Amino acid sequence: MISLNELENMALARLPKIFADYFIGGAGTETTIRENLRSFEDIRLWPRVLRGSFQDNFNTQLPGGTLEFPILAAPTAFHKLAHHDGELATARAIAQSNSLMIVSMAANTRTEDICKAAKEVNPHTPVWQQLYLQPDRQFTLHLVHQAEQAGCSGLVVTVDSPVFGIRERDLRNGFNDLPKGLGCPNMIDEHGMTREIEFNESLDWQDISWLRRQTSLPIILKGILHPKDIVLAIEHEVQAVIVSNHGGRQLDGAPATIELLPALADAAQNRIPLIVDGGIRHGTDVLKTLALGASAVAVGRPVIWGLTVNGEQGVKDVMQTLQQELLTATKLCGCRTRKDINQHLIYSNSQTKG
Ligand SMILES: Cc1cc2nc3c(=O)[nH]c(=O)nc-3n(C[C@H](O)[C@H](O)[C@H](O)COP(=O)(O)O)c2cc1C
Ligand SMILES: CCCCC(=O)C(=O)O
Repeated sequence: MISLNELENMALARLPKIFADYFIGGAGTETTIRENLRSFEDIRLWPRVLRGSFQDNFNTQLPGGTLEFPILAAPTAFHKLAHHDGELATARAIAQSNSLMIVSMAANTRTEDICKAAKEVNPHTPVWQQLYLQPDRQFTLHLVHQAEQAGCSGLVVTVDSPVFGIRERDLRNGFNDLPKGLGCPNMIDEHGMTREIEFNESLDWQDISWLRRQTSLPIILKGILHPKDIVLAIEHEVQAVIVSNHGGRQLDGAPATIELLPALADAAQNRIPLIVDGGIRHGTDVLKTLALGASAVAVGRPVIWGLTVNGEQGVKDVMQTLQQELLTATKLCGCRTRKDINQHLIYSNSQTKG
């Protein structure tokens, strides 16, 4: 595999159109998807030379775990649509990459089994559970306990989805059911009844305070885009935030996450780690994101492409490619330590001196 973009083309050629469209698509006219990609292309890295070798490493401390590189797997639904090994293959690959997998609430595999597969490969690999807080608090609590018992070390609460985004491709294709035999086995309640995922438009910050009282696991809010919401997240004692527009799948017209990052980092003042997702496709994208103040990045679709093309090995290739590209970009920029990865790496044409 040469690049993640090449892999995307291979995966799209292989998948039935209805699934390809679900994975690659977004809301509305997909403006935000294009923005996520274009904004990275619009940022320039400004290298220094003759500074000796990079003598540092990329070990990254996040709530509930340490990663070898600041690149983790964003939660994505329905991995068995991509490959029959589904989430188990993803989990093994992410564990071997010394990375972190966020399990989607809409996984086709039980979180308990995903954690077991990951920890068999690498006992230290952290796994986080993604949740949409359900209108039924008893059931939400059941999901939290399920994640705790499975061995998850973080709860990722997705807050950008009071309602489901309008995905025109899925409407056109009539994609509203999983194929026979596939389901969401985490969505079984304490009475053994299968539940549907509900989107809850009445959620507010008090629900986060409620959740905070129910668990000692770190809480990570996913889908924050406004500096004022960063401040509120910190006030509500969350341990990290994922800056995300849901890969352009929820509010079409939302800005690219990388464009918002400087203002968000300014609001956070290093009090909590910021993880950024949306359009990360190259090591240079990771480096730009770190330089602009993120602690780590998450990747969504590329993991699906790796899984589609080559199962566990394909996901490993995706992670390894990004990790190696990040190292290459870092060295080409003349960075000696991680401290050298800061806003001075970013060139803007209004600058005349570094
Ligand atoms: C097919 C697909 C399924 C997703 N499922 C979820 C999900 O279940 N929960 C969630 O919080 N985000 C979900 N997301 C959003 C991702 O976590 C992430 O924010 C986004 O994919 C990042 O953008 P990227 O795909 O450009 O890397 C999904 C994204 C995709 C592409
Ligand atoms: C009901 C599954 C939701 C998955 C999701 O968040 C997405 O497709 O973006």
